[in-house]
Amino acid sequence: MSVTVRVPAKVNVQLAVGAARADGFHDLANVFLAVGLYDEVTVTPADELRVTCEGPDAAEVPLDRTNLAARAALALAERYGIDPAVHLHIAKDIPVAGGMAGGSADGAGALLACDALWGTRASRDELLGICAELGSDVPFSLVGGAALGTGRGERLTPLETGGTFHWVFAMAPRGLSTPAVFREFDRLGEGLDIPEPVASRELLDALAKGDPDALAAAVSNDLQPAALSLFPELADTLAAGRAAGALATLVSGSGPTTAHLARDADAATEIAEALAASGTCKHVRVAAGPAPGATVVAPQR
Ligand SMILES: C[C@](O)(CO)[C@H](O)COP(=O)(O)OP(=O)(O)OC[C@H]1O[C@@H](n2ccc(N)nc2=O)[C@H](O)[C@@H]1O
Ligand SMILES: Nc1ncnc2c1ncn2[C@@H]1O[C@H](COP(=O)(O)OP(=O)(O)OP(=O)(O)O)[C@@H](O)[C@H]1O
Repeated sequence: MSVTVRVPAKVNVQLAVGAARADGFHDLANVFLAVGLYDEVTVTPADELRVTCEGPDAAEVPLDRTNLAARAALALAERYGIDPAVHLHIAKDIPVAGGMAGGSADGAGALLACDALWGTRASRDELLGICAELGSDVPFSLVGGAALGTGRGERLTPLETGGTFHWVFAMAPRGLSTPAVFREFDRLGEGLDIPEPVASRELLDALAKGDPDALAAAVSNDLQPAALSLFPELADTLAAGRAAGALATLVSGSGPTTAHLARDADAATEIAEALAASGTCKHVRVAAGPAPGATVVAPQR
C-alpha cells in the first residue's frame, strides 16, 4: 500500500511585512495564491524512515530528518504513537529555495499522505496545527486556493477568486535563504518606522473579480528590496518581464524566483519565450492559479 499526494507551489500576490517580533519572526499580511506547479510526495511502509527525491533540483534537497517531509511524518507519528517507518519519495518540480514554498509543500504532502496511510484520521484543525509547527508557509500548502495569512503567515482566512490568473515564473541560477532575506529586510529598515502589515482592499477585490489588470495594479512585496539587495541581477529579470509585456512583475516571496503576471494563457506563453531568450534566468515555467491544495492522487494497494 502506498499513498501519493500532490501539492502546489505558491506566489505571494501581497507580502506586507511588519517589524521583527521578540521571537524573531515578523507579523505579515500575506496574500497567498496557489499555482499549478506541483511536488508529489509518495509514502510507502518501510523498515525505517527514509527520504528520496527526484527532479531537476533533487541534489539540493536534504534527505535526512531535517527534510520537511520527514519532520511532518515524525510529528504525526509522535502524536499518535505510531512507528514512523516509511519511505517518503518526493517527485520535486517546485524550485528549491526559490520562494515558492517547495519544502513547505513537501511537509504538507507528507502529513496528508501519512494520515491516509496510517488511518490516523486527524481533523483538519489538527493537521493545520501540525503544519503551523513545521513552518509559516506549510498551512497554506495544505489548503491551497487563495488565502490571507496573518500572524507569521500561518493563520489563514480563505479568499474568494473570480477567475484564473496566468503567471510566468523565472527561476534563478542560485537560491536565497528565507531567514537571510528577512534579516536583510530588518537591516534596510533600521531606524525607520515600520507600519503594521495590512491586506490591500484593492488587491482582495481584484482577486475576487478575477481581474488581472486590477491585480497587476495592486500586487506588492515588502521583501523585494531585500531580495534585490542580496541578488541585484534579479532586477534584470524583472525588467525583461516588463519588456515582454507582463502586466506586473515581482519577486515571489523571499525570492529569488520572479513572478510575471500575464493577461491570458497566450500572453503567458509569449512572455515565457521572451524571458527564456533574455538570458536573465535559469529556466522559465508557466502556471495558473488558484490551484487546489494538497490532494491525495493515488492510494495504491
Ligand atoms: C517568505 C514567505 O515564504 C512568504 O510566504 C514566508 O514568510 C516564509 O515562510 P517559511 O519558509 O515557512 O518560514 P519558516 O520556516 O516559518 O521560518 C524561516 C525563517 O524565516 C523568517 N520568518 C519567517 C516567517 C515570518 N513571518 N517571519 C520571519 O521572520 C524567520 O527568520 C524564520 O526563522
Ligand atoms: N522537502 C524539502 N524540499 C526542499 N527543501 C527542503 C525540504 N526540506 C527541507 N528543505 C530545506 O529548506 C530550504 C528552503 O527550501 P524551500 O524550497 O522550501 O525554499 P523556499 O521555497 O524559498 O521556501 P519559502 O517560499 O517557504 O520561504 C532548502 O535549502 C533545504 O535546505
